[in-house]
Amino acid sequence: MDADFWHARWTANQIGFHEGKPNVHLEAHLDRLGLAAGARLFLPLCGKTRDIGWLLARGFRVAGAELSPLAVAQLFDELGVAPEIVPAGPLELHRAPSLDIFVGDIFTLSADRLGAVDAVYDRAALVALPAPMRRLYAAHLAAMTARAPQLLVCFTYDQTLAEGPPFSVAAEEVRALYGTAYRVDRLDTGPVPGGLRGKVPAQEDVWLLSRA
Ligand SMILES: C[S@@+](CC[C@H](N)C(=O)[O-])C[C@H]1O[C@@H](n2cnc3c(N)ncnc32)[C@H](O)[C@@H]1O
Repeated sequence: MDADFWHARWTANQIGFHEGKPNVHLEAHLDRLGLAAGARLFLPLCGKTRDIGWLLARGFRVAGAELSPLAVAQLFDELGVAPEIVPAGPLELHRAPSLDIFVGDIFTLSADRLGAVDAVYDRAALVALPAPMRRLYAAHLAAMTARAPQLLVCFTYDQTLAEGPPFSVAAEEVRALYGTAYRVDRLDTGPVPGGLRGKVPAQEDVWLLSRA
């Protein structure tokens, strides 16, 4: 998936991945990250997820990375906040109190620019990328966040029945991508109600990655 693919999706408002409410797995498992009040979470490939508002309302600080300026404009609109926009190397930083969204390609975001984070929450980010990019992404994410603990939500399904994104990322792949840098524990697994895109049987797995 290249940048044009995602820009076209946002321009055409083809954003079936966007949930109109906070993610149920985030609500159920956030406490497993063991975060202190005011902790800073990083949401890679964040879109305009409602999870950001939900985390801010709970007193957390949030950083995100998102390719689409349209998505980020909608995010701030829906939060009812006007961002300050400043250059950040190859990216732009759109910021507001407790919120930093880096607009541009996550692969050009460095640890220095991101700043320290206490945890990562990946919903529909790893699974948005094709296999060769997933390897680069997982290594970049671990390095950029100094292996901060991570809550990761993945889909698994028969990849011959549908094309990604979202791609199927099975347990073996999660362990191969993250098993040397983290302790990897599956917290939850269950069927996607109605299947993927309402037709392909699929399962959702929730993973906790902790510093090994
Ligand atoms: C499947 S969506 C998930 C969005 C969000 N995590 C959610 O749960 O609604 C993937 C998002 O990643 C963004 N994206 C794709 N490639 C990216 C990249 N290289 N850097 C930053 N964002 C990217 C897309 O624009 C899209 O908004």
